[in-house]
Amino acid sequence: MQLDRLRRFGWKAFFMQQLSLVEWDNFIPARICNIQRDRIFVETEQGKQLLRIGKQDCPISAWLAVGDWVMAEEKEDCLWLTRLLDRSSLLRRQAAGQQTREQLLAANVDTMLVVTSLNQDYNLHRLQRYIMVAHDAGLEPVVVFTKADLVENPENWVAEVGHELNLNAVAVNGLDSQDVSRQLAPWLVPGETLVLIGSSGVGKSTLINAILGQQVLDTGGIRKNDDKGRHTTTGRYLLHTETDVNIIDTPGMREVQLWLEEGQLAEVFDDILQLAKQCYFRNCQHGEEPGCKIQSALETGLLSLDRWQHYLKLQKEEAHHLRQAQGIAAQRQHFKSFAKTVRSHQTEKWQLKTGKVKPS
Ligand SMILES: Nc1nc2c(ncn2[C@@H]2O[C@H](COP(=O)(O)OP(=O)(O)OP(=O)(O)O)[C@@H](O)[C@H]2O)c(=O)[nH]1
Ligand SMILES: [Zn+2]
Repeated sequence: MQLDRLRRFGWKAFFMQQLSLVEWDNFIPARICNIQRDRIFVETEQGKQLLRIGKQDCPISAWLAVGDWVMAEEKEDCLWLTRLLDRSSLLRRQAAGQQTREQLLAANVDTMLVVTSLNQDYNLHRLQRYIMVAHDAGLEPVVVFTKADLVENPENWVAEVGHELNLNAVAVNGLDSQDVSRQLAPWLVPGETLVLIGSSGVGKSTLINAILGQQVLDTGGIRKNDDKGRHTTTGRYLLHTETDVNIIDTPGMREVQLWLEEGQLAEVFDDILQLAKQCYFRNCQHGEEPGCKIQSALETGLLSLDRWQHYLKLQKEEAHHLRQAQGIAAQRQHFKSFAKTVRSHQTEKWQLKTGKVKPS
């Protein structure tokens, strides 16, 4: 069997080594390139085909991702999934607040471009968190500064990231396709697969268009007509360039910042949340109020001032992004549910202490 086409789509020895001779003789390898609500498309040596998976009792996104390699059987003019191959990397999203809901975003990715713009978006702490996501997924992160044309000395930022985070970084003008190709050349390798993450508006779509060498994605929040077979950003796609680079673009990647911060703030600062729950007043602002456990922890050194300030900063950022991405209504809901958790905890404490039932 020839695999020239599939190699360009990312087929590697790592996948080949998982096959038995029987599998190799009877089934064909295929890479998932597009997942729609209930339809899966794959790239095979022959071209793009529909993949059937049989009836499943859980959502596709819970067990298959764009980028996955599968083995499939040709039966009755259709392709049927026979086996999912082990992944070399996997990006997943843990839906906040629910124990088991996990959404797979992208599989078998080689490089993650962490995109941040040089005019307003740059923030070292946030960058660090994106890099955590990359490492979690088993990916090599590369920091890409966009909008280099709008600042005086883009190389200063590149140097800072190199120095502070010990990572590869480049600064590009995303509107200049040649500049993008030149600067990203080390990672735009035929057969490799990339994903891009970064806040809304930093220029991810612009960058993808520049890499593809054509306007495939809508940019600047402007929806173009879809009549020329353009991808809209609602689908989950593996895009393939003329130079055989693969880019996975999914809406989940676009929300990555949100789920990252929602989940991680609570996780990373659990000690602070636990302290805050014990404050005497339920609406304690952790300032001058009597019975504030945060203040007393700061006094005794149980909580360092540095850590507290870092938390406040991230919390402010989180609120900012929530506001931006979800609108004020969703933000209110978020704080309401946090306040409710604290309140119910305090009510319980009060009831335990007084033996009375508090009117709600
Ligand atoms: N001057 C300049 N403008 C840029 C650059 N990159 C992107 N832009 C502009 O920034 C705006 C946002 O770019 P997008 O590519 O839509 O940003 P995005 O990250 O895809 O945003 P979402 O789709 O919301 O995630 C657009 O108006 C782009 O033209 C750049 O390098 N230089
Ligand atoms: Zn307090």
